[in-house]
Amino acid sequence: MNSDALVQLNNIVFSYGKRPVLSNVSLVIEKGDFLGIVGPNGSGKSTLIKLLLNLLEPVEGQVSLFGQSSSKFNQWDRIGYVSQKANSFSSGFPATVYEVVSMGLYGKVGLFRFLRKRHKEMIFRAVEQVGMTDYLYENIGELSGGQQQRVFIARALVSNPELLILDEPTVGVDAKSVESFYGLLHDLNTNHGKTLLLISHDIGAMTDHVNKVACLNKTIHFHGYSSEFAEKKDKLDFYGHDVHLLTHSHEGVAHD
Ligand SMILES: Nc1ncnc2c1ncn2[C@@H]1O[C@H](COP(=O)(O)OP(=O)(O)OP(=O)(O)O)[C@@H](O)[C@H]1O
Repeated sequence: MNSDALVQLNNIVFSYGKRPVLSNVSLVIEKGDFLGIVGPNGSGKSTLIKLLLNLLEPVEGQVSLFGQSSSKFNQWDRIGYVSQKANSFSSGFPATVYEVVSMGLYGKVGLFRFLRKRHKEMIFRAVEQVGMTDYLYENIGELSGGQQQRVFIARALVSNPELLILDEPTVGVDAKSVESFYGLLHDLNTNHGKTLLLISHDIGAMTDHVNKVACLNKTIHFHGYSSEFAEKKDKLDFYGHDVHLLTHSHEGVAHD
């Protein structure tokens, strides 16, 4: 067991009925990592997250969270999760940023119970961490997609988790907001000590911003530092198809 591992997957096999989805997936997320998992549509990314959150059980293999088997793990406050469909509020949605972020505490304080001063401070801190303090009492539905995304991150951060999981967080967010969004994640990782796991089907943008990359297509085809990924990405197909050769030996000619 790796003592720095917040998450460890060992030889995971998973199928939906007879449909095999994941085979022999092993993956480690260490404290301080900013890991991106990339894979094409249908490659098993969401399934992997569900296994990690103990919403599904592997057919074979083990998932451990903070050194404990996921089936026994119950400290869910240590993990924050922002789902793919988080930012779909219509402009009429009647909740302020403060209220949406406070929802992240209901597991702790119980729905409709009074928020204590300590809880209010936790909400202010989370909103500040994502740079949305000026919008605290604005209606969530009136914010831009990028701003809404920040609010959902604050909701996931409010219980002060050590690991934050974000599923396709930049879908529907414009290019300028995507850049500042990665700036926010970098800040959370380096200045607030958050370990981050980012899921995306976009192999381009995300791999430039994370520290480590894992390529998933039913199994892991690459798992390493993003610098190593950048070096190799033109030579290898990380989704497990045929490797692109740089030289055609039968012609004796090298191609770039
Ligand atoms: N509940 C389910 N029952 C049966 N098959 C499923 C179920 N959920 C997903 N699948 C199948 O499992 C495979 C992996 O799906 P999954 O949602 O994990 O992929 P993904 O990488 O997250 O895809 P996307 O990028 O499109 O969201 C797909 O072939 C999908 O059709």
